[in-house]
Amino acid sequence: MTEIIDGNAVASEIRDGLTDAIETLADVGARPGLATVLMGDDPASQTYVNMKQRDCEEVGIEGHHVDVAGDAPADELYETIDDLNDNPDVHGYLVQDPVPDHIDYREVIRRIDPAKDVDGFHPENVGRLVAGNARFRPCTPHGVQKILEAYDIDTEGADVTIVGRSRIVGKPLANLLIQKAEDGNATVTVCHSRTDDLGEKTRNADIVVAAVGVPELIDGSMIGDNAVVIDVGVNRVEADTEKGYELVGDVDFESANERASAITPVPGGVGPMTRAMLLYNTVKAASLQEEIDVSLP
Ligand SMILES: Nc1nc2c(c(=O)[nH]1)N[C@@H](CN(C=O)c1ccc(C(=O)N[C@@H](CCC(=O)O)C(=O)O)cc1)CN2
Repeated sequence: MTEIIDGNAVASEIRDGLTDAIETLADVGARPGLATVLMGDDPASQTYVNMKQRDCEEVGIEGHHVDVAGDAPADELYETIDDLNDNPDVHGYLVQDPVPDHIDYREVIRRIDPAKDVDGFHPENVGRLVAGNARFRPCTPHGVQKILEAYDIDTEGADVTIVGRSRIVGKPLANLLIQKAEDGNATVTVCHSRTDDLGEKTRNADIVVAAVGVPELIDGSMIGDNAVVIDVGVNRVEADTEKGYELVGDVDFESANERASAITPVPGGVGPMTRAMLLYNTVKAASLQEEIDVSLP
């Protein structure tokens, strides 16, 4: 029987596990603060920032939010970033991706104070991660690692195929999984749009991570018997529903489910973990800035 991985349950355990750290910080009068910045009105991004703000409220993190008009000049966004860098109540913040076309997201990231970069996207934090000394692991890759850990899925010596080479998921996850750490030691293949015979690479993997943003690209014929399937994709596909769309992953769940030993659903798989690990990074940022040791889940 295929195990359906419950990302909501693992995320809830992470949130519960942050309570002690948040109380330890409160004892010295420090309340972790997270700011979200949304430029433009992308509907999916609006949903994600709203969810992030709700998560903050639930665990006792102070949420701040800044909306920047989609047609505002880059300087307006940079001013917001400068303000957040200077705001002592904000221990961490993020600029929701994607940004409008006239904005260079790399330049935006470079302006974020690396100590407040709870997405882990700043070049300094990327360098630390690659060097095996991460300050903030990016939220989705860290969430994937926590899911594997929660379900006792050992990466030691495992062949992992990651489909997708994004800055947010594919590259950092590959880096983390090859490291000598407890939740690493895997042999990783990273596939992308120019990969020849993708099915061969995914079929030979013990763990397949789909993070490519193409709805249902990976089907059951591309999954080896008893492989673990981690679906990072959250794609909105037009459908005759109340909202006018439905959420589907990068994996064709029905057919992959027939081959896999364990699989993450969409929704309710990796998505909630991305949000939980953002709270984790925020608490870690607060603990580093306030110089208070806390224990993290
Ligand atoms: N600055 C960032 N931008 C983006 C990131 C990121 O980590 N930092 N990742 C993605 C989007 N993302 C986080 O912001 C994200 C994606 C999905 C979910 C989530 O909870 N999904 C739910 C379904 C939500 C829904 O109803 O639409 C699920 O899968 O169950 C949270 C965060 C790109 N941008």
